[in-house]
Amino acid sequence: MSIILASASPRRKQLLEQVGCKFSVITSDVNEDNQLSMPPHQLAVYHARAKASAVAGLAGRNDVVIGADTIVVVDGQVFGKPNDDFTARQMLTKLAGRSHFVITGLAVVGNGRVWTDFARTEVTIQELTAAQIDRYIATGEPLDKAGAYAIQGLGALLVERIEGCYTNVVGLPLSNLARLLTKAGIELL
Ligand SMILES: Cc1cn([C@H]2C[C@H](O)[C@@H](COP(=O)(O)OP(=O)(O)OP(=O)(O)O)O2)c(=O)[nH]c1=O
Repeated sequence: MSIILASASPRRKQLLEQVGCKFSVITSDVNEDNQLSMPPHQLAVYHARAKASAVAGLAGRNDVVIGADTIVVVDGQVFGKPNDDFTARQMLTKLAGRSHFVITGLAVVGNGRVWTDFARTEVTIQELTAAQIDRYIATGEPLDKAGAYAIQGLGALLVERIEGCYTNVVGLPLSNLARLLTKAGIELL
């Protein structure tokens, strides 16, 4: 039985390596549609499940596949990855000086079964000037990150406080994942 991470995210790969997990990576080409009308946590789980299932279709029957999807939720609005600097500016302007939720949906597929879960962390971003937002965008860091910031990078300068799981914000809530993997017969600890 081998573990496959169905993700192109270098952050997810790093987090899974951090806990000593041996795995390979196969990326899916699932398109995320954050406009689908369902509650945000269901949306994240839906996309996580789609990513894991797509890769499970290519994997061996004994393999266990992990999929994840991270979104930012503010005032009921869902932010995925910004497509361009303009959208990144809109997102960061909305997030500045207040708190929002980061939700990661998780899916583990193995032996023809699927286990899902999600984690939710409240993140407070400090007040930001337009110039600070522009300088942050100019670093290029926001573009491939949900909500246009990376808590593990320069974006740490923006974050005032968090309540909840840190690794969830980075893209893979490790304690939730460990619980799902246990159900699939894999112990990380
Ligand atoms: C909020 C936040 C998000 N992110 C990242 C994690 C995810 O890589 C990304 C959200 O996009 P996702 O669509 O969840 O993932 P992805 O497209 O990077 O990879 P894949 O679909 O192949 O699994 O945002 C951070 O790295 N730091 C942060 O602080």
